[in-house]
Amino acid sequence: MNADLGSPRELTGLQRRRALYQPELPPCLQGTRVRVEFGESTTSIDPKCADIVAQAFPQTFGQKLVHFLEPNSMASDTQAIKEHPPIRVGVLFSGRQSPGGHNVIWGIHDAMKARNPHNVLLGFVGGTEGLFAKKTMEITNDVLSSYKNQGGFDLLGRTVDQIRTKEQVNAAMSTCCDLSLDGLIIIGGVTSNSDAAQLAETFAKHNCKTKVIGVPVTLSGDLKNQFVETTVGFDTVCKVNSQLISNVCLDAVSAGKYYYFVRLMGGKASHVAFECALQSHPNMVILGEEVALSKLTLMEIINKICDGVEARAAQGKYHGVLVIPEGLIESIPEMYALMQEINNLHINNVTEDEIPSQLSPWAAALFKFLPPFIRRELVLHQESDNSAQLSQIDTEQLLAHLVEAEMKRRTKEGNYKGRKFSSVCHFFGSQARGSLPSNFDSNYAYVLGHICVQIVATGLNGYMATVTNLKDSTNKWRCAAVPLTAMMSVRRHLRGPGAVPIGRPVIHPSPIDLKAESYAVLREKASSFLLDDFYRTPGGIQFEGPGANTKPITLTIEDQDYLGDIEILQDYLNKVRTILKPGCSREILKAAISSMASVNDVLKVMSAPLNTELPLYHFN
Ligand SMILES: O=P(O)(O)OC[C@H]1O[C@](O)(CO)[C@@H](O)[C@@H]1O
Repeated sequence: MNADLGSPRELTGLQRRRALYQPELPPCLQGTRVRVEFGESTTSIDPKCADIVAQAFPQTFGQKLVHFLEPNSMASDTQAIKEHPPIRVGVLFSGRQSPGGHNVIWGIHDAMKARNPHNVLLGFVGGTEGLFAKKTMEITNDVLSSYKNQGGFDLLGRTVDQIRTKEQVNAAMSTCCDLSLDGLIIIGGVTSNSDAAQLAETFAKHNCKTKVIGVPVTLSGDLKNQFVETTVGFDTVCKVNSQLISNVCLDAVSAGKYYYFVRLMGGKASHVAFECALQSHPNMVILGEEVALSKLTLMEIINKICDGVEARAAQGKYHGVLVIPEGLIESIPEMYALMQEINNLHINNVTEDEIPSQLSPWAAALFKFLPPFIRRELVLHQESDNSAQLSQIDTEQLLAHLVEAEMKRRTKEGNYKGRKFSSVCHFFGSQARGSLPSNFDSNYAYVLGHICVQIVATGLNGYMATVTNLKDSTNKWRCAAVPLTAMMSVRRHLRGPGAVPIGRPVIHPSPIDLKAESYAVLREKASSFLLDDFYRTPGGIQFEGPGANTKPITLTIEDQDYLGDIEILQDYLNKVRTILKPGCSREILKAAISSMASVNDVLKVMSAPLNTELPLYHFN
């Protein structure tokens, strides 16, 4: 564990200014009292799994939805404090770093102190390991001062996102009992929240008074379902990555000689790559969910990319930007089967060195076909949920390598007559993960922290803090608590009536909804993205001014502004193209030049944050 965790740090001017930003609270959380309304009893997100989840979680299954509303009448603060006996709460970072995590802790702290100044908030230093070893730090306003609205998880740090084995669960329970905690708040994604559900069930079974609460914090944005609209950190990470991608796009078009292959961190699902493609308009984006649905093989993907390269070369373009999610590799059917074999060998304690010799003949043949660097990465030890370490597999390099080979083949056979294909590869992961959180993530995290305290105070166990209506302004946000078991399901082996459930109930990462309007937008524009260099420059995160309060595009896409943007720009490009034909007359050129007067406006549109007012412009 790092000895520097939690120490005050020297802040830059921008950080100091950010530390002064006071996140907004919806009206129901602004006073010291909240009206608690119990809703309907819940079941499982997948009704076919309800019995299995109920059997696995007899104590916590079927609990009611809970809404937090504005009180009907206001009580004075002194009255409120009398009503609220002091409580003790523990909090830890369990999942991977995600921008905004510190604000969850700040929100918990402020809500606790507002209810009763004698409340105590303990942070577990070093995440799960700190929890097992009872290593705590009291969270005070002083401790928090240099971490408010700041990136990283370095106030407390984290270790492995796992509280699952009997020893781990028992260690967590004895810590909570010894510290006499009323609540334990676990910050993380699908894995951490699944573990939180198991812990809540065990605590209830053993009459441990500590209530366990989960908070949806993960950059991947894959903890998404009918109750959870997005996760803390997703907005920031997409904004930072979109800026990086758009920088790469402008660099590519300036020199006109490289294809950039960009892989984005984001786990098994492709939410980050999808959102970033909508924000920055790279030439190509390949989502894992599309590949899995159409069962595209590795070589089919390579051919698709090469066809794109050829089509661009026919227009004299020898540069381009391709964006892929880190989970793409697992979505390719033959790679998935190979990775499953490797996973099973890991589960059976076969060492990394021995794995290649124990593969089935077909898997061994595929493994041998792959370049040595990918072979090494594929056999690396597993994640805490027994899956492959996606961040360590350089899929972008594999694609670039195979595309180069295929372009050489096409050249040799005389099918491709353009210039030599050259690539540059990037993996954007921690570059974005460590960013200062956007206003949206700062607010969202702080509000979730407040909701956690309401959950503990209401005596609810095995719940997740949630906020809905996020695409509206903060004063319209709806605050709730949802039983973790309501989000759990069991994977089924086959589709259809013969489907057999496999594995234990957990909260699964949600894939991209390929029927959603936002996906239709992306596909509709795909050929224009491919050929027109229709790059969009969102710029860096804006903390102040009109661009500061933009929401993730996928949350706001229904507003139509985005579709409007794209159509206006395409219309503009078409008009300029029709006017500026080679050999056109002086009059036509003059007309084109005067219509170019609106170029600045167009550029403004292209770099305007979405959902801010767009300038009006006209064509002559
Ligand atoms: O940097 P680390 O700890 O290897 O974590 C990487 C993984 O964490 C996540 O960000 C969250 O699950 C994944 O997207 C990624 O593969």
